[in-house]
Amino acid sequence: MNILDKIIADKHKELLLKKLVVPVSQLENSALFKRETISLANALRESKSGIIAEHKRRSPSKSIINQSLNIEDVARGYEHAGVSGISVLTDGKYFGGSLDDLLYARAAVKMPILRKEFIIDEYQLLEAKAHGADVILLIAAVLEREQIKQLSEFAKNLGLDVLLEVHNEEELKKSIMPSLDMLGVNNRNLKTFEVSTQISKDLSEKIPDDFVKVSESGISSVEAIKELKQYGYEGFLIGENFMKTNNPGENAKKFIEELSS
Ligand SMILES: O=C(O)c1ccccc1NCC(=O)[C@H](O)[C@H](O)COP(=O)(O)O
Repeated sequence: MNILDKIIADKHKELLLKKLVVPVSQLENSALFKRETISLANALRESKSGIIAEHKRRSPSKSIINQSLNIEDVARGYEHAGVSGISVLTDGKYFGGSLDDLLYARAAVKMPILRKEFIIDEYQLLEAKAHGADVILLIAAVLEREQIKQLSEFAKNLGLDVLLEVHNEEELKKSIMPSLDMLGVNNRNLKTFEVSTQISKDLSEKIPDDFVKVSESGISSVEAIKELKQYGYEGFLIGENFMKTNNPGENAKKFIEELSS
């Protein structure tokens, strides 16, 4: 079983328990559930940096990245740096994240927040809304077209933006539909962990112009972003490169200054 299959098998088990402990009515009655969301797609279209900076403690490919920071400080640092949005990993077992991380990040900043999770069920979209997210991620590698349609339409009805992630042409072809806002190309093959921005370049012209193009993972240089911009990318998801330092916000600030110089 590859890592992605393991993560999804665990999500199914986790969801069974969660649904018993926190009923849908509790999520729908939370104060944040009524909050008006902020569009990441709009922020990316308007923004100069286009950086979506991620809070990432550890990962299956890199093990521990940074476990010693306070998420509110990280989120505020990113906002101060001029990022266009913040990504918060909420998976506990593989990434060391939680829904509380989402709440703390929401309390700290006013900008769009992506719930970075392995979404397979509408319940997780209700959780995202109830914990202050503005955007959700759907991963084409683990969803059928019908599931992508059902989940993305459900998310749109909740006022959430949808970022659909692909890693090859087949996933892209099966996924294109009007209920998506952003199409993300993951430069990391989630089955082998190989990373190359070449896949973003190769798929760029196959992504219809109606979607904001996002290049995800393995980005560590300003030059890589300048190059990807030539291929029409407006969003750049960066985790490890910022999180491996003691001050991710300061690091993101220098990165963005260099990008705009
Ligand atoms: O990062 C991993 O090792 C990983 C493994 C399996 C599934 C997902 C994984 N990462 C999630 C992400 O998509 C990244 O955290 C995100 O794109 C940022 O990537 P990076 O800038 O390379 O930290």
